[in-house]
Amino acid sequence: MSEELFPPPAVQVAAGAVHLPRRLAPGAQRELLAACRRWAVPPAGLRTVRMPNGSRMSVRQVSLGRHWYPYGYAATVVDGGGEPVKPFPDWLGRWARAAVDAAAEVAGEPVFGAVPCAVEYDIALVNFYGDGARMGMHRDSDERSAAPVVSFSLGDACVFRFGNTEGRGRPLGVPPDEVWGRDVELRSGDAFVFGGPARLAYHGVPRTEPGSAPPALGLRGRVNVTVRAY
Ligand SMILES: O=C(O)CCC(=O)C(=O)O
Ligand SMILES: [Fe+2]
Repeated sequence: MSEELFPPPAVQVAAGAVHLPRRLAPGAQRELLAACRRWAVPPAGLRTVRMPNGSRMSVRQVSLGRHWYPYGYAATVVDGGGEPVKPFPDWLGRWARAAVDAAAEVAGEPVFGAVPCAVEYDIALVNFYGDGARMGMHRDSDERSAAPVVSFSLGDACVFRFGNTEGRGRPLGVPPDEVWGRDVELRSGDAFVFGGPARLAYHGVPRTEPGSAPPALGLRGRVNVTVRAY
């Protein structure tokens, strides 16, 4: 990936959904990646998620704070070895609140609630995308809290598709060859905040761009950390 002089500006892609390009400086990216590598180690480390229909997610995952399984949260790895989930670190909550404040400034209206953000973030899902991994359109709807979700991306770029709250499919009347929803390129260091009217919007990752990670990061593939309040 070529070095850029300036990142693109932050943009609200839909009401309540804000892309913050290169939110994390290279040092913060390395710090988060080092933490992800520690979290990936057993017990309660990186795992392949089995869906209720027997299929497996192509993305491998680690939970912090509470263990996510399809479809709920538990204190232990209930669909694996039963170990207690790793704790959610306070610093990650601070990073998330700061990103919400930055997003609120871009939105220009109080779509995310109190400013400064006072959400007590307590869970995170860490997703590892190898070459060819993807994530289907879904909503993050297993949390009881309506607090905004904050995602941080590391490594390979990806296409992040942000749809609407109505359904995961192509809306009626949109021809099959037409892009629907908003496709946003998420690159290493980017944050994406979705809350308020966008909190329950469908979203997914149709593809990553293997080999596009910044060489200095030393990561093959893509890592995404979504910070949430339970
Ligand atoms: O990888 C991403 O950018 C999105 C991840 C996601 O949607 C999720 O973990 O629920
Ligand atoms: Fe999600």
